[in-house]
Amino acid sequence: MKFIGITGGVGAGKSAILNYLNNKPKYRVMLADEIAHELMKSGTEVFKTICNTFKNINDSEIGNLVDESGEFNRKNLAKLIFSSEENRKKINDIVHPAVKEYVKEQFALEKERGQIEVLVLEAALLIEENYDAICDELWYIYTSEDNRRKRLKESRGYSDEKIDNIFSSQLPEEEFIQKCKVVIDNNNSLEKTFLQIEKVLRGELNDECFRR
Ligand SMILES: CC(C)(COP(=O)(O)OP(=O)(O)OC[C@H]1O[C@@H](n2cnc3c(N)ncnc32)[C@H](O)[C@@H]1O)[C@@H](O)C(=O)NCCC(=O)NCCS
Ligand SMILES: Nc1ncnc2c1ncn2[C@@H]1O[C@H](COP(=O)(O)OP(=O)(O)OP(=O)(O)O)[C@@H](O)[C@H]1O
Repeated sequence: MKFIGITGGVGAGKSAILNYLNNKPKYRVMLADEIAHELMKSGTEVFKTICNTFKNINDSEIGNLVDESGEFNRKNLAKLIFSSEENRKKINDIVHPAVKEYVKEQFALEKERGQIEVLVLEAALLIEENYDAICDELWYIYTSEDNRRKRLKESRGYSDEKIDNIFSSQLPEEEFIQKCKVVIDNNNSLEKTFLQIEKVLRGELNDECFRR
């Protein structure tokens, strides 16, 4: 079983690409963000530790971290995570060891079952969390900042301020390119991107999709 880790900046088109891979027989796609959200649900250890860590937060700009339903308020959590490196680090240090443990468990399970040929993990923090130690290959989905900004404004209505905050919370393009063996260019049509992916899966890396 091959284990591929996929990463890229916000709005790079990772979801579309993971959907494509998920439709392939004997592929399983795991999303670190989805796993994180499961582990952050009300009442879990991770939930309690985050609430405890930020119980004294008194910032009228952020608002309540937990809403009436008892779950984290996504909008306010986003403000907390993207507006301060210190807070982001505190949350990541609580959430991501738990995410990694779950991923490792699933990896071991799939290996033992032997029914999957390719296991894929998508994670924004793939490099920061050293997933290179367990993945066979890291892929970077490359889309320029200008294209990502345009797509995020059109599809999600994000403001320039929100986009700037998220961009500055993520690694620079050069570091992604340096750390990932495969670079998939998603600046053009998705059809072109899927063709690159097929080439990569056949082992035909070339200049179009491999920039090192
Ligand atoms: C911060 C939250 C509330 C923002 O939600 P929102 O809907 O506004 O944005 P979205 O989920 O699309 O995230 C925007 C971008 O930021 C990235 N991102 C999310 N969390 C983090 C983080 N802790 N550090 C760096 N980048 C992050 C996402 O991958 C995406 O590229 C949400 O992403 C969240 O709950 N994050 C914590 C869980 C987590 O760490 N997920 C990333 C797993 S690798
Ligand atoms: N090649 C493409 N051409 C045009 N639009 C695209 C292309 N790829 C993705 N998009 C669009 O760009 C937007 C952002 O893509 P997507 O949500 O897949 O990004 P993401 O990398 O998963 O973002 P996040 O980091 O927030 O998880 C979506 O509206 C998607 O439909």
